[in-house]
Amino acid sequence: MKQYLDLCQRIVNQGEWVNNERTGKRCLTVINADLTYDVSKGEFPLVTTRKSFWKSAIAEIIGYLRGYDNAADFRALGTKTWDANANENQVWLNNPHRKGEDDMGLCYGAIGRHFPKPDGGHIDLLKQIIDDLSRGVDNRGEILTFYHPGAFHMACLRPCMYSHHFSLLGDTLYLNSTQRSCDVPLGLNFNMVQVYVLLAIVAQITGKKPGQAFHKIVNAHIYEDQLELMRDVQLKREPYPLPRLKINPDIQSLKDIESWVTMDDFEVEGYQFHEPIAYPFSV
Ligand SMILES: Nc1nc(=O)c2c([nH]1)NC[C@@H]1CN(c3ccc(C(=O)N[C@@H](CCC(=O)O)C(=O)O)cc3)CN21
Ligand SMILES: O=c1ccn([C@H]2C[C@H](O)[C@@H](COP(=O)(O)O)O2)c(=O)[nH]1
Repeated sequence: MKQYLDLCQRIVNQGEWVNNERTGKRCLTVINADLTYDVSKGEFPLVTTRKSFWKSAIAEIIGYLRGYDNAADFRALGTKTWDANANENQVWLNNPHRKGEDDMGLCYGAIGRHFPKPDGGHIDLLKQIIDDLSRGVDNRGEILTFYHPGAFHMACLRPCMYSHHFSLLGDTLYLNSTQRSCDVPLGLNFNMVQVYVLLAIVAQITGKKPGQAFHKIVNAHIYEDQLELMRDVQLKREPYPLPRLKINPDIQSLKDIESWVTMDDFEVEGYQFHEPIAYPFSV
């Protein structure tokens, strides 16, 4: 939590204003931030200085692991966070590749679970990684990437957290996640939870011990219409102690994640938080 608040404060103190063409807004921006979550110690990085909708964040990452490409599937799992990008951005609505209501196109899991091969066919990157790690193999390239520049014109948004690299040291699993662009008030609140859950759940289904997750952010920003709430409300609050996350131990395979897992398989214990803050969202 301190890492999160320090980054918010750093943007407020040292950020530079950058015009963003896609959203038509200015963003107060810093370059490069490195956050670490110690999953071995159960340091669940949930924001406490406002109410965080953590089930929504977990639903997003589970949807990516399932290869979802449709906001309706995300809603059924428990999050509405893709509705606006799928249905309210005029550039995407005009895109001939959009397959109708709720379609997100080729992004995130739609790429990671079916990565197109130049010589034809697809690779299921996630399945390969899970198979390797389960056998105790780390080939130094266990990378789940959602990044495919050749598919950007067929997607509603380019992936923000675009790469998750798993590593084994003995029977301890590590994760390095990289994010190219980060909406710190809204997105990061979710992304921290997602990086933690990704390491915890992949360790659980591959029979490894979770170690640390390292989260690298390149462009970290606060949109101009979010700044006042961050500076004058959220940053004035005292954080509470971190809560703990419990994941149903019956989740034992990628098939389980794909078939029966719901948000009821995740529980947060001891979550104390301040009042919600409704930050503006930029589509
Ligand atoms: N501008 C922008 N910021 C993002 O963080 C973001 C995007 N776009 N587009 C793609 C996804 C969608 N994400 C989102 C979308 C909405 C919320 C949001 O509205 N959060 C509210 C309420 C969440 C709820 O009720 O479930 C929040 O207070 O956290 C968060 C992340 C993260 N990503
Ligand atoms: O997981 C996510 C997804 C998206 N974001 C934010 C970061 C940016 O503010 C926008 C994406 O806009 P681009 O113009 O494509 O950079 O969404 C996030 O923080 N986390």
